[in-house]
Amino acid sequence: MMPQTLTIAGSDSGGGAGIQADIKTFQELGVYSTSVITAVTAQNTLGVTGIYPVPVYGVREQLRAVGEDFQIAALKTGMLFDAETIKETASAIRQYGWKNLVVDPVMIAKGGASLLQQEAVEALKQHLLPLALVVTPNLPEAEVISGVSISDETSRKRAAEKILLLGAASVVIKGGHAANPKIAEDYYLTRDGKERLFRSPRINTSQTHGTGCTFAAALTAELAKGQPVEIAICTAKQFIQAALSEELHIGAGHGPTNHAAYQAYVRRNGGARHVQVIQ
Ligand SMILES: Nc1ncnc2c1ncn2[C@@H]1O[C@H](COP(=O)(O)OP(=O)(O)O)[C@@H](O)[C@H]1O
Ligand SMILES: Cc1ncc(COP(=O)(O)O)c(N)n1
Repeated sequence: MMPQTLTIAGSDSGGGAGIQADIKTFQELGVYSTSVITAVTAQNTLGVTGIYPVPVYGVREQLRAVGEDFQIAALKTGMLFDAETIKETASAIRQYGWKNLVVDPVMIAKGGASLLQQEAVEALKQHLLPLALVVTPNLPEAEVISGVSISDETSRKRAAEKILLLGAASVVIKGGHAANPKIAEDYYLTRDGKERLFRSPRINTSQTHGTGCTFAAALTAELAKGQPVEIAICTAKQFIQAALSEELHIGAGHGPTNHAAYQAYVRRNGGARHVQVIQ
């Protein structure tokens, strides 16, 4: 049977991030996708112009509908917007015993709009991170969650350690926002001290809308298929590398990544490359 997944996130009317990026990625990687929408955004490649949160009872009812009928093999959270939604989400994850949780702690859209209320960061740390198999902050999000300012490898490791102290089993600090002009490097650390670096050539592109959502969705899809976390991260990195490499040039701003590029690359080349794993 096809593995079933769940994304709990916001809708992006522009189709490049949020729920839409997740479902496209799940489909490409051959898993069935259910979704719980936490907020509707009016958004395109130029920015976010409106946020309309779904009332908490609407989120609860969606979670119940999914929980009562589907066998969720892995799930991810994206834009959760407020503390109430975070608590409701955490409570459903415990109630239905959902495992293989990827928490993408979405805070700020690339255009600068806030997708998580400031007072909700505490709720994220207290209620959701302890349930996570993998948490996938970008550099600014890792700084907010850990309280550590990241300037080098040592401070990045310290930030990762602080995040793990909140209860997540492992963390990937994504390096898309780093200054390195040649390499995009993601740092992985587990609670039992295993470290890995996932490196790929940095692609010089402005078509980066939804990179974080797409990476976390690919990771979730591979976990749903039963892949070990490290292998799932490697595939997710290959997926986003392909999605950034073959630009779509849609919209006038930060365009969406190409969710179909990974499978096209695999079909052409018999496998994906371009990601170096350093132990
Ligand atoms: N220009 C780029 N070239 C190659 N990989 C990138 C680039 N920008 C981001 N990535 C990769 O995309 C994923 C998402 O990273 P990042 O952009 O930091 O997250 P977010 O979208 O949450 O801010 C990571 O695996 C990162 O290494
Ligand atoms: C609904 C929604 N969720 C998440 C993001 C973040 O996008 P990115 O992956 O580029 O950080 C977004 N812009 N909109």
